[in-house]
Amino acid sequence: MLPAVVKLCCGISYPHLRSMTGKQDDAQPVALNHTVKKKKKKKKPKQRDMKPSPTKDQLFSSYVQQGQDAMQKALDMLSKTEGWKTEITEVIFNGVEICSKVMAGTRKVFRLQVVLDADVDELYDILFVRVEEMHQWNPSIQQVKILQRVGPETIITHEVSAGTAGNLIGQRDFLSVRHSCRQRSCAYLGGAAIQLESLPPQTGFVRAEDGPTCIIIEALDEDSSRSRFTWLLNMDVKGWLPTSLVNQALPRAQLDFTRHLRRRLETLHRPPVSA
Ligand SMILES: CC(C)CCC[C@@H](C)[C@H]1CC[C@H]2[C@@H]3CC=C4C[C@@H](O)CC[C@]4(C)[C@H]3CC[C@]12C
Repeated sequence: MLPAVVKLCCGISYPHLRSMTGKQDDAQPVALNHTVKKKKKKKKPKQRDMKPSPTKDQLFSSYVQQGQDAMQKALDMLSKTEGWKTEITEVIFNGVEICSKVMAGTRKVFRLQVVLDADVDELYDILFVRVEEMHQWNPSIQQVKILQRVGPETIITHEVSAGTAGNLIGQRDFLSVRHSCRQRSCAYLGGAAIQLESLPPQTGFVRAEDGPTCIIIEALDEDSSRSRFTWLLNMDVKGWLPTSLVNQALPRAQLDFTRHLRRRLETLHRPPVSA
């Protein structure tokens, strides 16, 4: 059985994890200051005002729905070809291309495209199946934790970015629904921020929002051992930061991610050193 408060290495606690599974949690609220508030007598809600809490099945299908919707929204953004402006073309890193587009409102989204030396299966495995191992090869990430496996294609994750020197923005945490769709010669990884009563923003952490976002991994027609990787980064980093700084940091973060992913692939493909 899970303890009432699950503490993880990065210092974030998951006090009500069990409530996600529909079970009652018995975690005690923590007093944040020393003033003790008198409890107000709550009026008993009338029978007709009480909403039945969703069943586990209803909750799960709503997560799947949110994941699918996010993926669809992100794919729609990618499919509209007009209005994209080239941000970075890194020839040195074998043709990483980043474009940006200002969406309705003011938010800039970024689209990274690159060809990677890995087949769709391998990338799907690294990026979705083994998502919790991401911090092992990507120093920009402190932790990715699967809070709930909603089904084979949908997970609820909590991610914590690393507040490293290269990261101009500082540490953030994210709560997301991640949905994948695996097809014969391509895979889609969609995601969006969600809110859970069981894991509200924690003191000391700025909760950012990732999504609607999508990664598309497609096998190259001419060589299925290589894949075209397209990533729409659509992030609200929250906090009070100048837009110009955010818009510089985001494509950088994408570039860093790709660099680390390439290094990971190289390590995996390197033949074992014989004695
Ligand atoms: C700029 C600052 C705030 C953030 C820097 C780190 C960013 C780039 C990190 C933090 C969490 C990361 C995400 C964590 C989990 C997943 C799910 C996986 O299936 C695809 C990659 C994806 C979507 C990661 C993409 C990169 C990511 C968004």
